[in-house]
Amino acid sequence: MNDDEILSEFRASEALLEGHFMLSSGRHSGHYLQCARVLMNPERAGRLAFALAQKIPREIRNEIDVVISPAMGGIIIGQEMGRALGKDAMFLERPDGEFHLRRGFRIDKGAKVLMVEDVVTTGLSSREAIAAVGREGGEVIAEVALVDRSNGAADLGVPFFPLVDITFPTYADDEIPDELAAIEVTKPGSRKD
Ligand SMILES: O=P(O)(O)OC[C@H]1O[C@H](OP(=O)(O)OP(=O)(O)O)[C@H](O)[C@@H]1O
Ligand SMILES: O=C(O)c1cc(=O)[nH]c(=O)[nH]1
Ligand SMILES: [Mg+2]
Repeated sequence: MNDDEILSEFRASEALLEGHFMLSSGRHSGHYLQCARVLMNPERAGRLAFALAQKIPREIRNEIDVVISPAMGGIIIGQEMGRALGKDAMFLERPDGEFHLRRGFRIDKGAKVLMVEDVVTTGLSSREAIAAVGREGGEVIAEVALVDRSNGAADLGVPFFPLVDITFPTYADDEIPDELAAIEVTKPGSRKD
């Protein structure tokens, strides 16, 4: 799939939102990619996961033991990546602020993990999820995401293969342009702090 075909999947699913959003990192943006809308169609979700699997170099793909993703946004694309790669897929949750495996999920010591995200903006959530896998005894060998919003700048500490780069401006609290400040802010994600 080329970038235009991927972007048309986002447009077709009305996943490109405009307004005033507070992102997971606390930064503000006039744009939000609501990946849940892209993934609500199982056929489309499977197609995108298959395309994402092709982005992973073969030598890394062959090493993957298991797929892990951070809830909530990572769950559906993580499951579809598991299907595309023929591996089990688990997810991390943070009901108390720090990511953990719950629900009986566990990984073998030294297991090689593919981290799967829906969106990477600052990379903070990815780095937290990668650290959590280390605490659980695994080793993240690479990450994939549907969208890289960081303009290639996010440093995850592991090789990162996004399906598509879609970079929109983001702003700290004290940098919000007047036209954005005039719009009521919404926080679509589930991070609590
Ligand atoms: O790279 P970052 O700056 O960390 O931003 C990206 C993260 O933000 C969103 O999750 P969010 O915390 O909003 O929760 P959700 O997955 O439950 O929607 C998204 O699913 C990524 O996990
Ligand atoms: O940075 C985020 O929190 C974020 C941005 C975005 O466009 N979509 C999303 O799900 N999260
Ligand atoms: Mg998330």
